[in-house]
Amino acid sequence: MLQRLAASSLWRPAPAPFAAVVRCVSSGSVDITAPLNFWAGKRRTSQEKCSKENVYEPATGRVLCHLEPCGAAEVDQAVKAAKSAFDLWSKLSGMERGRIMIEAALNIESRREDIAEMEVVNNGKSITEARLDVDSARLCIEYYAGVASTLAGQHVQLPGGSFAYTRREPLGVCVGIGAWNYPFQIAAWKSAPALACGNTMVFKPSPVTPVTAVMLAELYAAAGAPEGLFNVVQGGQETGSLLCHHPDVAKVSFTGSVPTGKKIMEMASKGVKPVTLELGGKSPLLIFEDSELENAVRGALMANFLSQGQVCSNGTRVFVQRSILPEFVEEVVKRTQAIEIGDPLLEGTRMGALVSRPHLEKVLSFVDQAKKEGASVLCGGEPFVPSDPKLKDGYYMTPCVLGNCTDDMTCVKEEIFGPVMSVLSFETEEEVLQRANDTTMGLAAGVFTRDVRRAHRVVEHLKAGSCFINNYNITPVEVPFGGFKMSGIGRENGQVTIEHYSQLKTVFVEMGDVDSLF
Ligand SMILES: NC(=O)c1ccc[n+]([C@@H]2O[C@H](COP(=O)([O-])OP(=O)(O)OC[C@H]3O[C@@H](n4cnc5c(N)ncnc54)[C@H](O)[C@@H]3O)[C@@H](O)[C@H]2O)c1
Ligand SMILES: C[N+](C)(C)CCCC=O
Repeated sequence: MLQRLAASSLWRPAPAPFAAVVRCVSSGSVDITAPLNFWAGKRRTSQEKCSKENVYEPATGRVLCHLEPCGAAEVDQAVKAAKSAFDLWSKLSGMERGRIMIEAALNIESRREDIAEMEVVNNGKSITEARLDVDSARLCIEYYAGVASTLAGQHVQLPGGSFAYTRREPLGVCVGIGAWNYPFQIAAWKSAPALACGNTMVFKPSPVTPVTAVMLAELYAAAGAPEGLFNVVQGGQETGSLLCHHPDVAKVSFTGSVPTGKKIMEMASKGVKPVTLELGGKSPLLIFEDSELENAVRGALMANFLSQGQVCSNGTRVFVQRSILPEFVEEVVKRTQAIEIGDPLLEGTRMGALVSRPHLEKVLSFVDQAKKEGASVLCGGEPFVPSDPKLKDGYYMTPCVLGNCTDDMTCVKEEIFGPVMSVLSFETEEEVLQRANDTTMGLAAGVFTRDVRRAHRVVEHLKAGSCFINNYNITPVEVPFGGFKMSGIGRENGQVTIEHYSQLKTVFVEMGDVDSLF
């Protein structure tokens, strides 16, 4: 198969990964000078005359690198590269595509630490979490490498020996647009199913976290992918909008906020392009009095404080049955106060820096608003300055638990996207279900109970795309993930995602004569 690739003008020997990244990995000492765009097999500098934007290191507030947003000409070059690679890639068998994807997964495994460190430096999350994100990206590529060879149609018998069959065919050039909270993982979760189905991709990371998607591009290239298979263009909404409107783009897969998701859908509608939308949430976590308290407390922490609380699926509305509220709150507060905040590259750190200064300020203002509306701050919710002087300008805050919350408060209604847990109490199952579902979003939901009947009855009534029983925020890549209501359209991960990255062709085969009415 590699011989077939080599015979094509698309194939070139893979570039050495990360050649121009100069780093010495400790917070405050990394400078990224390599170009961050990548198309047709190489890193590219933007030729656009527009001003460069600063990209910051959240742990220190230092400038890490400069973003060069791509304009129309560059977006066009990236799409052309992807279109040209499509001619080759879509003709390979699933086994052949899968082999290259497995190689890419192995490359990720061997560069796990480098990628995780760059994710930390650009995003601010702890190294412990960043490693798990890299693992999830690798597993996703491995999973879809296996799925690639299973893509198949159906054979349908028709009268007189005639028959029909279906073929699952790729869509063409797919666009991926990512959020800043899981930069590398989002790029993998989008590209893996797209590539497995025979599509190619142009990916635009968030301008806040441009660093690691281009590493993924290099790792695919190093695995023997044809030039143009996975491309990265940098930029913000203008670049994203150019991608959505591009006539050679067949599909847009977006992860981000609800307001941007609506715009993406509107832009895609102009070209009648299918969309996958992974949007925001305000998910409920229901803790019944018969829960195993230790697990319920762990679940609530996992539902709120991963990635500094910047997780779409977070269960930020924690409904606790009144009879166990005091003991639950006492334990949650004690463990929240014990979370080690600080340098995200240190092994002991469990909470790093929020992604940007404006975002930190926004999250802190939600805490202020909650106080004004009558919530009580049970712990945290303050800016935090680590003792290490090099971290003094980083974007840290203490994780916060809000008590005395009511359903009408802003902190309970709006997505905060930071380490802020709102605790509410309830009396009955019927009441909590009504309150849990009283939101325009429906990404995730969780329930803790020892009663197996109640657990399944409750999830049947929860209006959310991903429901957890006695756990929270686990996302194995074999399992579909996505939202109900305004939290999105389509799914990522699992078998079903194949349907979102392919189209079905039906072929009718006549074995007799044409039975004409004319
Ligand atoms: N459901 C999920 O899987 C999931 C996962 C992660 C994050 N999110 C959501 O993402 C949000 C946080 O991320 P964010 O602040 O980066 O979101 P955002 O909507 O501001 O930006 C997301 C991406 O869209 C791009 N963009 C912005 N305007 C655009 C436009 N007009 N046209 C094309 N592209 C445009 C941005 O540059 C960025 O790459 C939260 O609401 C969170 O819940 C959802
Ligand atoms: C934190 N998880 C479980 C990896 C979910 C990531 C997807 C959303 O931000």
